[in-house]
Amino acid sequence: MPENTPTRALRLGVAGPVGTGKSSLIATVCRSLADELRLGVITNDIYTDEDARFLRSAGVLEPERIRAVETGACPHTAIRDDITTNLLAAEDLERDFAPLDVVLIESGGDNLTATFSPALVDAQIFVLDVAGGGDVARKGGPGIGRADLLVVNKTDLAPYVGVDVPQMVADASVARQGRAVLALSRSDAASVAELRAWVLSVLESHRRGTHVPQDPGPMAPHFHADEEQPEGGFVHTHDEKIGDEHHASAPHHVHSHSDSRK
Ligand SMILES: Nc1nc2c(ncn2[C@@H]2O[C@H](COP(=O)(O)OP(=O)(O)OP(=O)(O)O)[C@@H](O)[C@H]2O)c(=O)[nH]1
Repeated sequence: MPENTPTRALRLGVAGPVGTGKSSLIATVCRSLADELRLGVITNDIYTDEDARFLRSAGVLEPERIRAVETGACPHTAIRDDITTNLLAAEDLERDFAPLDVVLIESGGDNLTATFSPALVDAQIFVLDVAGGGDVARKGGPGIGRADLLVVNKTDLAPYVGVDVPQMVADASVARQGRAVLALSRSDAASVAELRAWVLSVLESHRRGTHVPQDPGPMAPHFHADEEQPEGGFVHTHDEKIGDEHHASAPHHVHSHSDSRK
């Protein structure tokens, strides 16, 4: 490769349950790095572009650098099983604003099991918050166990919800067999500085060519609310093999995995 040829931007996924603070974390990363890095953001929402609008209104980046993907019924499908729309959005963003350093991709608010495909992102952050309860970190699952970074977010709320943050971080570290865990609050400058340093260190290894994208693994079986189902929803699993066939033959928003609907 000729000298000074820019490498592709680092693609960094941010996943986690609804409302744990994914958009806010992305806004925090943008605020702390926008002066020194060229950034872009892609959001995934089921039927709206609400997260993209929130980030544009936060004024952390030029609005054109924030793009929305509408995923249809199952947000995790667009970040794991058929990533075409997200890949195209990332490539468009990188072409339109070349060269970019980092593209942050936010998953749709989802349950505990959603993870990004390593074909879409180079590294991923999984976000929990203290308001979800101190024992969530112990429950494990692919994102909690094997994302590149687990964030225990909104630590400023811990005294109000009776959560022992050091204990929650210790439990998470055990569940993650020592992988990185960060206790974060957007109002705690020291924790924001740690998040910023983590992003910079991953970017540095990406640029050196030493960063290896990890696959946290397929989603565990999980429940989907569906008011047309007799029990108010259904449990389904993502069979990787079926997922591959689906990838080859169907648009990204059609869901065709094995599930327990009768
Ligand atoms: N106290 C406190 N509140 C926070 C923090 N970060 C985010 N929030 C609040 O938590 C709520 C949810 O934050 P979002 O960033 O929208 O969460 P999200 O995970 O992107 O939500 P979805 O996209 O709906 O899944 C908002 O009211 C935020 O203001 C934090 O560090 N401390």
